[in-house]
Amino acid sequence: MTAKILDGKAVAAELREHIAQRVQQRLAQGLRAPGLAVVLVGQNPASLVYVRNKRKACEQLGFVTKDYDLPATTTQTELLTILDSLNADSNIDGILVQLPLPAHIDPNVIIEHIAPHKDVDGFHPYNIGRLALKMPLLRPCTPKGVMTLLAKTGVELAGLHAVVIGQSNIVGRPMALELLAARCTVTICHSRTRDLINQTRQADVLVVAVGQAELVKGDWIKPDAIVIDVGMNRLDNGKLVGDVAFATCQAHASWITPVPGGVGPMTIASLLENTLEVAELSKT
Ligand SMILES: NC(=O)C1=CN([C@@H]2O[C@H](COP(=O)(O)OP(=O)(O)OC[C@H]3O[C@@H](n4cnc5c(N)ncnc54)[C@H](OP(=O)(O)O)[C@@H]3O)[C@@H](O)[C@H]2O)C=CC1
Ligand SMILES: Nc1nc(=O)c2c([nH]1)NC[C@@H]1CN(c3ccc(C(=O)N[C@@H](CCC(=O)O)C(=O)O)cc3)C=[N+]21
Ligand SMILES: [Mg+2]
Repeated sequence: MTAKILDGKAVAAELREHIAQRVQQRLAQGLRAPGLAVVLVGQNPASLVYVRNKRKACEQLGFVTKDYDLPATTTQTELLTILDSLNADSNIDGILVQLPLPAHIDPNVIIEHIAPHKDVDGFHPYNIGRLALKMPLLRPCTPKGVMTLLAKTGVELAGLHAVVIGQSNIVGRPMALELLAARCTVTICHSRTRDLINQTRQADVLVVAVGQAELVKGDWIKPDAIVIDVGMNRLDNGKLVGDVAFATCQAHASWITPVPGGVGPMTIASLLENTLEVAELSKT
């Protein structure tokens, strides 16, 4: 068995094409382009890649973007003031504050200060709560992108055993909530999980979001499982690898996502989709 590739790059390109058409329809109707504000504080290298890819995609689709590149010394109060003005700006549909933030800024305070209806990351407790209650509004982009990829397999998810490794607020937890909403039986694993291999070997769907290069090996995989690799790890030689040892896992799985070109491009496509959805709710 050699797993088929779940080509996030291709699926994301399809999604972007569809979004671009909806933007053009808006413009033809005299409506404004969707507006996304991206706030970057300091110079986290992983964030720089993400911000660069986002800005490129926004330009390509005709979104209006407002970029803040703030120094690492920016205070929490200054950031809150910027959010006040973006919350009130009727040309801005979506607000994204890049994480991680410098240590002197409390990310929970910042996230809670974003108007929930502009929270296109889906990180505000209101949006996470809506997802937990099976009435999602703005859904976190990475898990949403993973669900779009899973739909592309054509495999019925209801009843499958899904195992998520990682319980972060931005990936693991909302991922588990999405899979539960799709009526999977869900197991969440983390750094204190005992006998991790015994868990992964029972996974029909395995989602790995840990941040450890090639942690998951071929013999961890249940035959014919769907394997989703969220991890992005930069090796010393400059190569980008996931949390899954791709070649050996591909030999056991039915579907697998590559890194790069898997989940990453889907995260960005989901962000654009969320921003467009907010714009489509407004009357201007
Ligand atoms: N492709 C994309 O769009 C995105 C990719 N990423 C990537 O995904 C990865 C995870 O990101 P994020 O969720 O923010 O990371 P965090 O560091 O916030 O969370 C990592 C999680 O993995 C768990 N963990 C760590 N080591 C192990 C281990 N050896 N065994 C089992 N569990 C372990 C931690 O457990 P505990 O809770 O016990 O500490 C924690 O729950 C990173 O590589 C990141 O770069 C992130 C966002 C988007
Ligand atoms: N508020 C906030 N929201 C986020 O969603 C968020 C964040 N902060 N901080 C950082 C992480 C990381 N993340 C990535 C998403 C896509 C790629 C991406 O485009 N990856 C491509 C290219 C990678 C490359 O070429 O280096 C790929 O995997 O193929 C990368 C990283 C979003 N995050
Ligand atoms: Mg990827």
